[in-house]
Amino acid sequence: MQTLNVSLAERSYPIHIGCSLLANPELLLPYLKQKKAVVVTNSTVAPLYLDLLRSTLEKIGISAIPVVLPDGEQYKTWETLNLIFDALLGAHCERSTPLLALGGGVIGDMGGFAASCYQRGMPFIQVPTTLLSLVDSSVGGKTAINHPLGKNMIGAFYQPRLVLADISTLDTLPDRELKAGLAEVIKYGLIRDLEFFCWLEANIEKLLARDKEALAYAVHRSCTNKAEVVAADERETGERALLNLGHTFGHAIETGMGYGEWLHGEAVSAGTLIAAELSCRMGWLAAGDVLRIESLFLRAGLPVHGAPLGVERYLELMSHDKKVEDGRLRLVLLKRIGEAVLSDQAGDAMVRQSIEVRCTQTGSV
Ligand SMILES: NC(=O)c1ccc[n+]([C@@H]2O[C@H](COP(=O)([O-])OP(=O)(O)OC[C@H]3O[C@@H](n4cnc5c(N)ncnc54)[C@H](O)[C@@H]3O)[C@@H](O)[C@H]2O)c1
Ligand SMILES: O=C(O)C(=O)C[C@@H](O)[C@H](O)[C@H](O)COP(=O)(O)O
Ligand SMILES: [Zn+2]
Repeated sequence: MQTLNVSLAERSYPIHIGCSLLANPELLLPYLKQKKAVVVTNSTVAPLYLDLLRSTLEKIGISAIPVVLPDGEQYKTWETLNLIFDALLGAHCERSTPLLALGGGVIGDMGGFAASCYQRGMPFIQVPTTLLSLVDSSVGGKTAINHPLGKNMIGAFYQPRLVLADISTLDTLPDRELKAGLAEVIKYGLIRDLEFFCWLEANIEKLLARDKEALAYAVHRSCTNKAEVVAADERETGERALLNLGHTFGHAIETGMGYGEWLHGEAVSAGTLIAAELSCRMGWLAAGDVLRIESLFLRAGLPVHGAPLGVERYLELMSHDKKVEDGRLRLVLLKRIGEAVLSDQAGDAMVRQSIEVRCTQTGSV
């Protein structure tokens, strides 16, 4: 097992990365002071890992209160959030009762948001079980639900006390979900870690083949990058916005197509290629590097063309992006592979052209 630290003064916390961590009560013991703990999960993950986590908790004298939600991005809503609050109240949970989120990013984002609100904040632990949640969503404290007009529009920054990143859970993850997680892994290479991007070019097939050593390395390196960015800019007043590479376009695809149609990682993949296209038109990224990026996403089995929503619809959806400031769209673009910038300098025409070029061919998943 390896441990990283997210350094945030009194809100600092460890990320434990390794195999079979869900079976290890010692890792949870320091964070659980009560006789009960809530485990928020979903109907797919519960049959796979709830009993294991429950018996680990029992070994340290803690009884689990399971809250099993319906599975899917389309359930990342107020209604589902209320199911969590109903369960917390029904079980007489207190402000100090810990809440564990066992699942992918949807469960982590909703569980974290519920923990941030219930009695104005209860202790929260992330137990990610998808590649995407291991490398990205479990770290950094962004929690949210979706709105019909935009992704993650209602939420809070709320840091977990612990991230238990058990790589063994990836054994049961469907291939499509594994590939989607790779989009966020590649993102770190693109925005700030050229050496990691090169490593991914050399090792992407190992990751697809679920080589444990390669997966552990990719999770560790991704979390190192994310922890550094979050420690420097917890609330996204600057550098953290770079973690949004491809997301302004990607979120438009997810919302425009209907939540759950495109997986988040798939939409981020296509969105990253639109951002790369635009970065090239800005005179920053070399045309050869756009092809190099496209080639890696293709090898990862990810889409490199967006959904054909039409430029106007993209722009309308993108106007709700959280990086919009004083009505002005700000986009994460690439100066080169390994260096991203947040810019409001892309002209309307170039943005339109980049969407058109990347979203008129058959962008489908
Ligand atoms: N908070 C953040 O910083 C952040 C970062 C990135 C993404 N996100 C959010 O995360 C969500 C995407 O997360 P995701 O890709 O993990 O999707 P997800 O949570 O929907 O999980 C993907 C699917 O895999 C299933 N699953 C989970 N673990 C499994 C396992 N071990 N074995 C078999 N099946 C398993 C789930 O039930 C689901 O069907 C999006 O809502 C996105 O907005 C948040
Ligand atoms: O942690 C961050 O910061 C990120 O931007 C990570 C993204 O991968 C993630 O999808 C995030 O939820 C998007 O943030 P949002 O603020 O655009 O909703
Ligand atoms: Zn993301």
